[in-house]
Amino acid sequence: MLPEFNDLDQFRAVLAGAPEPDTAARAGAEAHNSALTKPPGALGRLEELAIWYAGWRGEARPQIVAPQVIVFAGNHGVTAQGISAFPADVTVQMVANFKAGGAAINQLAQAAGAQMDVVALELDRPTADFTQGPAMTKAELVTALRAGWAAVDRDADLLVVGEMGIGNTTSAAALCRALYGGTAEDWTGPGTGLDAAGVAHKARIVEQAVALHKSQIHDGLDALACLGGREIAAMSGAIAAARMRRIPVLLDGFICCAAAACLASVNARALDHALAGHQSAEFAHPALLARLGLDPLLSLGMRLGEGSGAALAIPVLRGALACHSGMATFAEAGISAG
Ligand SMILES: Cc1cc2ncn([C@H]3O[C@H](COP(=O)(O)O)[C@@H](O)[C@H]3O)c2cc1C
Ligand SMILES: O=C(O)c1cccnc1
Repeated sequence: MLPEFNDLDQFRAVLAGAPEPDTAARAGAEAHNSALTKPPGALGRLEELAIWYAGWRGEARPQIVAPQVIVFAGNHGVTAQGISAFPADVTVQMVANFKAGGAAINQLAQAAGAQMDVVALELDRPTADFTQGPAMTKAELVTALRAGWAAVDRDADLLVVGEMGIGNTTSAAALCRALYGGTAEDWTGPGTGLDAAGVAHKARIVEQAVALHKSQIHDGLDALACLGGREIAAMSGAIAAARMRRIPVLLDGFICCAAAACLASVNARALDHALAGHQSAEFAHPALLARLGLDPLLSLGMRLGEGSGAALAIPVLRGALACHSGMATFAEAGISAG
């Protein structure tokens, strides 16, 4: 059973009590890895990935058989400020596309053998324009966190969270600016394809919003209420629920990592069960990954979101576990160890 939370302080307490990996399973996986029929270290980072995954699953030789991709969708009042190359209507239209199987993430989830769920969050009720006031009330934020929390399949053995929400790279940039400082320009990029003048305008909006809310923001959850979005908060809730169930997580691009950063600001160890699936081409994603201390598995110039980059990384992790758990040891194969 997952613990419950009804307000932000209870959610903070849940994060503070996040479970740790199973040290015995991890030690068993390390020992098993060193007995496999290959030169030591020859599988490079795959070896470290398999041991990390085994620790979280509490099993020395696990396989990945039930990955889950969840795409959360939300609408953003800040689109009134002209900060996206696309109109806000695209969010609901893309949700229909996800449900019909026509989006990139449908194909990538299927190619990775993952279950895909779509959770649309009150699309007819955009968050408030955060240049004018907080994006969400505390109660609205709790509702969105809980939607993400409840969406994680208890039987999943790997989780990817993705998003759809026109305007959400502005929200993600504002979250980063609020959490990490610097200038708005440091965190603002073209998103769906703004030109240089559009990015400059977007950065001014980010700066204005952060200045408005700064005095109210003491951690990532305050930042989420003031500057976030429902789909971003739901990603935070899902990443946290996965931790409670010891389900490893592959993070996607800039927006997903901004959701993760909000958790890390409450508990620095809150993302120990998460890896960066990829590095997005969105301008500030490398800087955000550096702040989170994450080294992405892939870097393919993607800047889509939807969980697409992380879904592509599922087969990498699955390959690591297939080798780790399926290979013969030197003793089993009768091969001379070095
Ligand atoms: C057709 C279409 C499909 C998408 N799938 C993801 N995004 C991505 O773009 C949006 C963020 O960019 P911005 O902040 O510039 O609006 C998010 O919805 C994100 O998931 C899409 C965007 C479009 C137009
Ligand atoms: O980094 C991402 O995931 C991203 C970048 C641009 C637009 N949508 C998503």
